[in-house]
Amino acid sequence: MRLGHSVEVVRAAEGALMARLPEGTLMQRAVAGLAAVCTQVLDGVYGARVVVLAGSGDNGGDALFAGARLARRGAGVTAVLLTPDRAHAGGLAALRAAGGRVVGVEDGPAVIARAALVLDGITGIGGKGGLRARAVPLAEAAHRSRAAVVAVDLPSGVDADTGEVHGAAVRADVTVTFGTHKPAHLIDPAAEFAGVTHFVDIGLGPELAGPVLEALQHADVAALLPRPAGESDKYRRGVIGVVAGSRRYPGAAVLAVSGALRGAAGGVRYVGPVGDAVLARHPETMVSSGSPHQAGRVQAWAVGPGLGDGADARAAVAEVLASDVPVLVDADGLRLMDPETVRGRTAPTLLTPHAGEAAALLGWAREDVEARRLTAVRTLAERLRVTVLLKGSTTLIADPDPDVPVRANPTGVSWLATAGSGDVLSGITGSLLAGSLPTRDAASCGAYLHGLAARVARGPLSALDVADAVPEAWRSVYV
Ligand SMILES: NC(=O)C1=CN([C@@H]2O[C@H](COP(=O)(O)OP(=O)(O)OC[C@H]3O[C@@H](n4cnc5c(N)ncnc54)[C@H](OP(=O)(O)O)[C@@H]3O)[C@@H](O)[C@H]2O)[C@@H](O)CC1
Ligand SMILES: [K+]
Repeated sequence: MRLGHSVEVVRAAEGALMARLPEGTLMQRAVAGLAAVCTQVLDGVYGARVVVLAGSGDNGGDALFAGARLARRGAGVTAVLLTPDRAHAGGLAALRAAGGRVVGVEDGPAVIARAALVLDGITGIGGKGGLRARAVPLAEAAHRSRAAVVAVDLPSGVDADTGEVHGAAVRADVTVTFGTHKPAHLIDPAAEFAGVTHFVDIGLGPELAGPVLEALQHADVAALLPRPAGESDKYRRGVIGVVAGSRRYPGAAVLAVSGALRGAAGGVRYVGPVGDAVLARHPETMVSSGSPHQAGRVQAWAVGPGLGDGADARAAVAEVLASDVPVLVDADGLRLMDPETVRGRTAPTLLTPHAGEAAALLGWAREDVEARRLTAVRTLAERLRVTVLLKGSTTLIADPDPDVPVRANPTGVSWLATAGSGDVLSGITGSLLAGSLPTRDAASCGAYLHGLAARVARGPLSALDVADAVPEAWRSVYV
């Protein structure tokens, strides 16, 4: 499991550990890891042009010490000091002793243009707000240049605790972070500015209090996914009921069922007006055209994709929400549902909006949801007292209990932004709910497998390709 901790928790852990260690130990551990990554990134250290952007805090100190190490190995290192009178004294002395030179901010863009590597040590976890005006031309020059940009701890300018980006920020190719991940490494838009993240262990682990964020890895998902036992029958494995599609949007029903068949459930019931289309593609589906309560026993419902706006659709959503089994609500279901009914449910409820749907439920603008994903998903989960899976460039899953860490899905790829992909996700996730996974686990495993399936299928893909690749994704997490 990859964990994300808040700045407050990191500071407390750092304080506890530093009290027992000689001064400077933690910084030197961080610097050793940072310099090692820079060496990997550079195509040969000797003679390479390296520029260190150093702010006034310890983040600048890390960058200056790493620059000194590279200078000792023959790199030509130039430090650009943002506040020359407040630069990290030890780091600056080390850099000078190693033969590094120092220039002011005005000369920054010119030296950056000739660099092979730019080390961004403007701000780390102590940064507030976006980049200050003096630093902006340096960030822009680094972005324009052909240099590899390595951010120290965080790309300067991003908000460590939320992954929000207010104003300008450094765009890094690689970010080297220390002690633990912060939310900014795992949540867009900041995660996109961070590029590839390397983690350097500085011994903080045992001192860290609870995380605010979790990102499951293969082993975590493998441990959560159910494996059918010898005596399993379809009801023990769980039957999922899918309420989706309409005469206007029959494809949504086919896609949701195709996902549901690849989840954990032992059987899939489809309830709605386009059973023929579903059967044509998936003859193993149990199909009925009446109302949900007439369909027979299910262990969970997935409701919403392609339902349209009709009175029957609204009634079906209400009926499903009145049941006492877990319910996943997606797409049109999110518009048709009564929020008060949702809030009052005692059985588990999972909502799976994309940013636009979440915005409508919150009364926010869509751009605000995209810019403030963590706050958006938490607010919605708390307001409606349900689990919420917010789809998008980083899919987040929030529990209604604000003390439970939010999950960030690490497997998403941009190819998933394809029509019908969300319908497949509803099917997979609903099927995991029917397979009796706890709501947050079903949501996280569903998003994980869905993202992995898109990676397995590779390249431009249709939503059905994603569904077809789920079994391979499922197999790959077990190895
Ligand atoms: N935690 C750990 O275990 C370890 C932490 N380590 C390292 O320490 C880093 C944290 O260092 P830190 O606390 O000194 O803060 P830091 O990020 O350097 O920034 C603060 C300075 O920036 C300034 N500033 C603020 N906002 C700004 C802006 N928008 N734009 C421009 N400037 C801005 C602000 O100036 P002021 O507001 O005072 O004018 C202040 O002086 C951490 O990220 C990691 O790299 C490792 O060495 C070892 C283990
Ligand atoms: K930085």
